[in-house]
Amino acid sequence: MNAQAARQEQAWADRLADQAVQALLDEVALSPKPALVDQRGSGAHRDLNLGLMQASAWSLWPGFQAMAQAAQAEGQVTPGLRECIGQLGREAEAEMLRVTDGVNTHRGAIWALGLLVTAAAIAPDLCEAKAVAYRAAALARLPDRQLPAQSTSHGQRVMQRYGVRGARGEAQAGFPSVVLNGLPQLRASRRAGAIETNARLDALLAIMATLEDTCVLHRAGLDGMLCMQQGARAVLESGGSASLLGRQHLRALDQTLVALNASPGGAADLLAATLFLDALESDAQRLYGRDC
Ligand SMILES: CC(C)(COP(=O)(O)OP(=O)(O)OC[C@H]1O[C@@H](n2cnc3c(N)ncnc32)[C@H](O[C@H]2O[C@H](COP(=O)(O)OP(=O)(O)OP(=O)(O)O)[C@@H](O)[C@H]2O)[C@@H]1O)[C@@H](O)C(=O)NCCC(=O)NCCS
Ligand SMILES: Nc1ncnc2[nH]cnc12
Repeated sequence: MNAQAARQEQAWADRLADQAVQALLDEVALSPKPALVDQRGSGAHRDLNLGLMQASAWSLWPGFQAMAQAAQAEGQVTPGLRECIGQLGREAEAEMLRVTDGVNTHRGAIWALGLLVTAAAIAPDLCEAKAVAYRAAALARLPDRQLPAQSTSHGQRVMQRYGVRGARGEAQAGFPSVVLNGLPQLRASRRAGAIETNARLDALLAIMATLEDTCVLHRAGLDGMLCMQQGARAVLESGGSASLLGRQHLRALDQTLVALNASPGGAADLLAATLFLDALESDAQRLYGRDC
């Protein structure tokens, strides 16, 4: 590889890490989100706040950059790459826990964005959202033989109990909540004239309307999850977060979910994934001058 191509690769890896961190910062700053940490406060959480979430997001930059570089070195989806980013993902999690003093801020986000950053780095000229999600799914389906024996996670416990597919299944299926719900809603709300804040809130609600969020199931059971899904649907069906009636429904949903301790942390991660893929497509249009 010549020096200019090497510089371009380096810049692309840095850019992907920038975009992943930016998506996390944009997600947490977005307000008012139901029962989640935002600029108003901690939602249903006692151990999370805006500053902690931001510090956590910044701490993940080197991990995302390293995943992008590993993908560039490998150049395709392989078992070796899967195991390499598994190790980098675990190191990123350890760094997150160091920075937050042991609080789980972004476990699901490291997983989702880690896979998407890796998938985007493999083929910078093929970064239409569906293509990136497809490559990420192929990676997520590969076994990780280096995975250390771990104690059972909250996600695994509720997956067994309720028969849902959780964060792993969402990725292995190609992020349907992002590609079929979050992104189309983000763009439909923009086209309908919503300001960016409302378009992003609507995208979050579209994800919440169908997601089997293991975070909510763990904290508030099946009733909590159904409440989240129905409440999110009610906001969208009454005109979305930009309408007066939609805002009333959103306020009610926030109060209900906080009372149930039902924080949709998985949906928040998938909103960040939606914002990442949206920015990636815009970047590619600018760099390669074509529609993705
Ligand atoms: C595949 C892993 C994500 C592990 O998954 P698993 O389900 O086994 O483990 P969990 O610890 O439960 O983490 C899953 C997190 O994913 C988010 N999530 C939930 N539902 C979905 C869904 N349907 N689709 C996508 N994503 C989903 C969610 O993350 C958010 O919630 C976290 C905060 O939760 P909270 O309840 O406040 O905190 P807890 O500490 O869990 O509970 P309390 O003690 O406070 O009550 C926050 O992290 C958000 O991000 C779920 O929590 C993956 O971690 C893995 O296997 N990694 C290995 C490394 C690897 O291979 N990496 C590859 C490339 S990076
Ligand atoms: N804004 C947020 N609030 C609570 N948990 C989250 N996990 C990811 N983003 C979150």
